[in-house]
Amino acid sequence: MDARNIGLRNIEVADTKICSIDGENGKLIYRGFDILDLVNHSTFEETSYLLLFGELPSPEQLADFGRRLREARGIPEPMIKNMKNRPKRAQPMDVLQSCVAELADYDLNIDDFSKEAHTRRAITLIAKIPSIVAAWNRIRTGQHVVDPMEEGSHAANFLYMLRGVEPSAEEAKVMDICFILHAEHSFNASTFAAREISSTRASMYAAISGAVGALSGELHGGANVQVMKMLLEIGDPANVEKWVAGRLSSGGRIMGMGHAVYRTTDPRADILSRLSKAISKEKNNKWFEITERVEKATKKWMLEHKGQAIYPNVDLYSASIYYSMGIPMDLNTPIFAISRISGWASHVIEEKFAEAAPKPALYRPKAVYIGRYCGPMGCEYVPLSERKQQVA
Ligand SMILES: CC(=O)SCCNC(=O)CCNC(=O)[C@H](O)C(C)(C)COP(=O)(O)OP(=O)(O)OC[C@H]1O[C@@H](n2cnc3c(N)ncnc32)[C@H](O)[C@@H]1OP(=O)(O)O
Ligand SMILES: O=C([O-])CC(=O)C(=O)O
Repeated sequence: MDARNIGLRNIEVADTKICSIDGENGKLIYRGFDILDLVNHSTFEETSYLLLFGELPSPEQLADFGRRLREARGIPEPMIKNMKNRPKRAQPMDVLQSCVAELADYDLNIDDFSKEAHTRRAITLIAKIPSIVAAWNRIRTGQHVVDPMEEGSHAANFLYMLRGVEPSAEEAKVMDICFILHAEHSFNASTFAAREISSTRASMYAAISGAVGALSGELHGGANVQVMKMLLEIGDPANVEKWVAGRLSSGGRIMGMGHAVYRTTDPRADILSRLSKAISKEKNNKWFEITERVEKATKKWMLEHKGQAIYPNVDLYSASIYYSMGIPMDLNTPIFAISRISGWASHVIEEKFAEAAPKPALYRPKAVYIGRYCGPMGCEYVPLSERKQQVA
């Protein structure tokens, strides 16, 4: 096949009104609004509304949306019981993936295929995913599950359910910004997975649990865990250049660097870098300095050895922010999911209810069949008893 299309690069598969990315100039737009404006003026709740409904809400609409989210925060008791029966070593993303699928059991009417029912499911998932992530962390560490706050923002509630104490307004704000930044990114691998699953007419829960699985991989959302592992392994700012050169010259990748679409710095990484710098200063730690040196050393090495720099993506600076907030490293990717559910759900609804032609169809790409042993066609079937072991 044409190498330019490997990994579906450069292939247009659908129209979308949800998000636009300018990879050359580092611009990210949700429903027509620049991510920078949303970070400066909006909240995660308002951004989620925008993604789901296509417009900024009025004060009444936002208040109603916030109320619906708060009311849906609780996790069904049997789900908590099931979580308690899991081995403590279960990975948070695996627990989240199965809990999302399990939420289908509690849907008011799973046979309701209307847009309203899908919007209700989207709100349920946005509200409950943070509760599931927090509950699992508490269960695996032998602590009691904390009931959701009746009031309080989405970000504050997550931190409260995770720690059992209310966060400061500053910490809740940092989390809120991280949520806004991670909420949507067009046809990334996990969103594509959600849309592909939806295209079969599978349920929203099936689509979102598939998306959680796709996000967990280290080339996608899972990179933010690997970034923190890298920072810990490097350990000291003075070790960065040698570590990076060693990793790259042995053919390894630097996690949090490079992107399938951006050919410059990811605009989210710019904002996260400033947040990471501020939080490192406040906590008097080295994680921002190490991260920044990783960015510079990787750019330099790539330029010198490959003739082309690579740039930081959203996962590079988020790792040190969460670590500095005392959040366990393996929750980095679940936190990404807590936010990205807004984008995923919006895409599932667009996939199922797009009004304009061309309407989405069942995804079914074409593969190039290449024969392995005997050429593409005409193989003779040899009975098992007469077969010799194939030499690979
Ligand atoms: C939320 C997100 O999903 S953001 C991405 C999170 N993932 C990561 O941070 C993992 C590290 N990064 C990567 O693996 C890659 O940059 C990807 C998978 C994200 C994008 O990969 P691609 O689309 O292949 O990037 P691109 O086409 O720009 O790669 C060009 C070259 O740079 C190399 N390259 C890209 N990223 C990196 C990296 N992080 N470290 C080392 N080399 C890299 C590729 O191997 C390729 O080299 P080659 O031509 O010698 O084979
Ligand atoms: O768009 C991508 O390929 C990955 C990404 O940055 C995201 O999902 O936020």
